[in-house]
Amino acid sequence: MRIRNICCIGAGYVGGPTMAVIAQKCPEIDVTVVDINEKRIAAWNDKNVENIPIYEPGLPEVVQEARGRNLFFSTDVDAAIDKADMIFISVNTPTKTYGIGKGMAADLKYIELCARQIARVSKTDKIVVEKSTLPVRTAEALKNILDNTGNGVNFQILSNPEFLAEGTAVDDLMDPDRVLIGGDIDSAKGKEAVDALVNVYAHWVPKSKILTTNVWSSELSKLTANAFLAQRVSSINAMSELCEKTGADVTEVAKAVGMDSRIGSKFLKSSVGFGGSCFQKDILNLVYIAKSFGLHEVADYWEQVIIMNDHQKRRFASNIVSSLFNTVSGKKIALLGWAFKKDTNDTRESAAIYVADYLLNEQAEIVVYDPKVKEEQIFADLDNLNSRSEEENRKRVTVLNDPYEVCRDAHAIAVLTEWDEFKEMDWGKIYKDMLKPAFLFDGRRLLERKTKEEIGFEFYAIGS
Ligand SMILES: NC(=O)C1=CN([C@@H]2O[C@H](COP(=O)(O)OP(=O)(O)OC[C@H]3O[C@@H](n4cnc5c(N)ncnc54)[C@H](O)[C@@H]3O)[C@@H](O)[C@H]2O)C=CC1
Ligand SMILES: O=C(O)[C@H]1O[C@H](OP(=O)(O)OP(=O)(O)OC[C@H]2O[C@@H](n3ccc(=O)[nH]c3=O)[C@H](O)[C@@H]2O)[C@H](O)[C@@H](O)[C@@H]1O
Repeated sequence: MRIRNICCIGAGYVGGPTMAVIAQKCPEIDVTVVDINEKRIAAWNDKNVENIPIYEPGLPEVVQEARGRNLFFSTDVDAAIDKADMIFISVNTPTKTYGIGKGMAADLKYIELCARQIARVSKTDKIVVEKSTLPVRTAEALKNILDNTGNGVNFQILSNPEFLAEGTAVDDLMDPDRVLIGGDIDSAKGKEAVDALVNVYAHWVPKSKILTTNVWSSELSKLTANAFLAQRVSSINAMSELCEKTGADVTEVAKAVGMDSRIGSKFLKSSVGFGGSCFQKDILNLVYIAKSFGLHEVADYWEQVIIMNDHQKRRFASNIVSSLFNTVSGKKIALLGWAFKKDTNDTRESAAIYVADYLLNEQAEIVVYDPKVKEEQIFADLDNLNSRSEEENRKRVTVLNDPYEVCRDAHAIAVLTEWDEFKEMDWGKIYKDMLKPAFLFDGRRLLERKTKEEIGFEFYAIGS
């Protein structure tokens, strides 16, 4: 079966880049990305391709090539579903904030709404692809809704989790370590659906990297991959605290253990704590699933990854307070970076939010610079915590687009995102314009200690 029309529901960090690359690599397939968020769709359609809603290196070029040719962005969800042979569901699956499983389980209401809409609109057979990260066995619920509320057409459900990381999304999509496709490979129709999706990716991904499994393995592999990755960060962060007490240096330790080919060197960078929309949400979801099967030791094991991460963010912030003679009340603290990692404008669960909140609770005055995050986003992130009134946040936090202005007259600077430009700044000038003693807290192991100490900074880096 050849796919001619693809619809993707959800024009976010996954739907947008993934579909742009599919469209670029498969010029004979029409790809329509739909979303209920009109502002987001308008931004994807902005004449100036630099204004697309997601900042990802290399993405504007891909969008420029395919948009209007065979890549379309629209708010007409029904029309795109109707036309498609294959529908990707790429909507958000946040942690539930209410009811059973509050604070742990994935909220599947957006997924269910999509399923009901697909069932209502479809008049021809469709392949429905789970692109969102979902709890294991969600495909069963999807199938149930589609078959019981549909118009008698045949639905095949595939799981095709996405492994791209933000900031490197285009490279990850162009040259993935693997593409995972779960389907009902024991039935003829299931096999046909799997083959159809394999053929889409085979336009640019070698067949040897396209892995097919049963649906449940595919769904669970995605949660497992994120849990393992986050676990490595929490493991090295646990060591960072021990390094600070013992005179060991976490960068040296990471290098020494990472050279063991069984361990490997990636994802061993100590930091102020991992952020991003997925690690925490997916591990909490895993913990919830394990608990729901009565697997309490399994649940506790993975929950510790989150506990360690929360500890790391808190301990970084509390170290700022204790270093500044146990009070930051009324003191200006400059935060360099707000995004959860470099090369993205995404701030979801960014460690910076929690560090800022901690310092605001200690009555600090916060000034923030991030090269890609807008002021309104920073305030929205703080307001969402409900720690204080919106007026109070605006009174005590200032966002500027000049890093030197942000650091002027500050008592301390905290580096919270590893943007390359922070390495190149004129640290001598920054030091001169600060209050003394001038404290510099590196939450990313980005800056060189020796040169900063020579300038005169009281320098603290996580893990040494
Ligand atoms: N952000 C990332 O790097 C990765 C995310 N994922 C997973 O992919 C999924 C999507 O994540 P993001 O793209 O980051 O989310 P996002 O929040 O950026 O995008 C989701 C979009 O879906 C839209 N939407 C929700 N319900 C809709 C409906 N009924 N009809 C039409 N549009 C609807 C929203 O308006 C939003 O624009 C999540 O399950 C996430 O866990 C997986 C791998 C990487
Ligand atoms: O499911 C998802 O959403 C995605 O989650 C992560 O991707 P992402 O969150 O975009 O970015 P990462 O590079 O994994 O970084 C996550 C966080 O961990 C931190 N991190 C990462 C690596 C490291 O060594 N140290 C460290 O502190 C980063 O600074 C960042 O805050 C995974 O890497 C992707 O494979 C996955 O598809």
